[in-house]
Amino acid sequence: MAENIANVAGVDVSTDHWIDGRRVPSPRRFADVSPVDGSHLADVAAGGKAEVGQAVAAARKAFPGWAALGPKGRLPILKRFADGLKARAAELAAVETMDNGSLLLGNVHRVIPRAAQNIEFFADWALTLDGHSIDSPEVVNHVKYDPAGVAALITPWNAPLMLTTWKVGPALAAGNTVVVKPPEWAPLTCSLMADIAHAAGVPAGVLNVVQGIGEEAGNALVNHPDVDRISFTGSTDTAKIIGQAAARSITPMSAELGGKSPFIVCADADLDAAAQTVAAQYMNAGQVCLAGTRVMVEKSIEDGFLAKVRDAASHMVVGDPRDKDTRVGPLITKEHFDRVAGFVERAKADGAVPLWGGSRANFGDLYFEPTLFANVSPSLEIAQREVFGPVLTWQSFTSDDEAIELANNTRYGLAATLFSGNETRATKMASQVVAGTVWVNCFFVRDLAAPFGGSRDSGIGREGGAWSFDFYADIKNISVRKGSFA
Ligand SMILES: NC(=O)C1=CN([C@@H]2O[C@H](COP(=O)(O)OP(=O)(O)OC[C@H]3O[C@@H](n4cnc5c(N)ncnc54)[C@H](O)[C@@H]3O)[C@@H](O)[C@H]2O)C=CC1
Ligand SMILES: O=C(O)/C=C/C=C(\O)C(=O)O
Repeated sequence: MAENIANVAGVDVSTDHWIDGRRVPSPRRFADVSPVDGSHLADVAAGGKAEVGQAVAAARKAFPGWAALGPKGRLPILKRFADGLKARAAELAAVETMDNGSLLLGNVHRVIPRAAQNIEFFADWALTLDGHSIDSPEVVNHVKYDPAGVAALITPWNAPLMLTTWKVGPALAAGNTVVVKPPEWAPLTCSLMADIAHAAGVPAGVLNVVQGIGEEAGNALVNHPDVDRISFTGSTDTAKIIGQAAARSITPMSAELGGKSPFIVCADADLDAAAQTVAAQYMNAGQVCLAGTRVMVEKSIEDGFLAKVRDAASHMVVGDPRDKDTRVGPLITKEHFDRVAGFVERAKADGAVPLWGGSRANFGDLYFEPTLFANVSPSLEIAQREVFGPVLTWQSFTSDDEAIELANNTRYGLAATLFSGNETRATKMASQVVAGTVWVNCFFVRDLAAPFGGSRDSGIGREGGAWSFDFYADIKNISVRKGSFA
């Protein structure tokens, strides 16, 4: 059967699955529509139990060979994979923007390059895994990182290629084979990723991509009995469902989930930098898990700082994400737009007051105005639940204890941002905030060696550097009695 191809932003993209080194169609398809202009991009294969079964079987068959290569044998293949991502970065960026509405400039300069970095960084790191030993009086403990087997990787639509390679990189570098289930609202760059991996020499069955709807393809994947790891990035509600499947089979699961992160601004901060960074939370229409959506400002500077934020936010141009001046693109779908608008309407009904925004933007059906709510009491829904849109709340504090209490007053714990000019104060506050990452006088600076993940409802476990390998490997201790060999 002929491969199904869509042309998106001038790039040919297969809309079939990638299983065991070849394209596999499904008779059932789902429509992929661009949030940028509502255009129909593709009819994508809707996989289910059968395709997941084929992909897991292929991954299982390929596992011994891939594992046996060892980190050194895998390195050149993974480097070529990263090089392929770099070589096709412009195409990947253009397709990602059409598929999920994220800013083209951001994709070109930051997000797509990060995908290549995700592959090469972990390929290099894997060389350092074995060789660590712990000396004790009777024995020497040799620590080994054995590949775990088949990893199921499930990712969301807001940065599909970057978030998928964040899992594919360490999983493959550790010697596992993988089955990827891309997000149905933006499935295309993961399909290109499969072509690029294949061209780089990643053997058949090592990297498989099953397209489909979460409740069907994703559900079949996490319930498959021959999966050894589940790594999920997405919403907390979905993680609860996947967690039940993982618990039934005692499959280790890593989860990077939603957030409602605090953005604390102290009076002693560089207020211009802080204001610019608050406004940056509107980028990609706030569809960023790490966004600091709860702005908390020290009371003594509240009025002056609000004026600075207002000025900075006025430069957050809403428009076509392909335009270099745009800072706020569309929301991903009508369903998601309605969800965001629902939060905003309920916030107004709850007595929160929009200082700006609060409505559909005058650009297109899926575009929402950058919005800031004041008069927000901490228990309101708008202060508690993740909106995943360009909607911030404004609160003030008079003491550091009050700031920390406000900051920690949600079920989430993904990230926090803190601006202060006083190192002692910032260090103390950073240590008191419940969050997987605290950025001090900066935002979204990522080092792939650092732990990344969320506390509370924002996740299970950490990935990044050694933490990724702690998850994707079966760590073994070979304990050898001293003097027992001649
Ligand atoms: N902590 C982090 O690193 C990040 C977290 N996110 C979070 O992701 C969410 C937005 O992404 P969405 O795609 O809307 O999340 P989602 O949870 O609806 O979907 C994520 C993925 O799970 C799949 N899925 C859905 N139901 C499933 C099921 N029953 N079994 C298996 N798979 C299933 C979907 O098809 C998709 O591929 C937000 O909450 C956001 O904060 C997004 C980016 C990064
Ligand atoms: O840097 C990461 O690993 C995760 C980043 C998350 C996003 O880019 C996002 O949610 O947009």
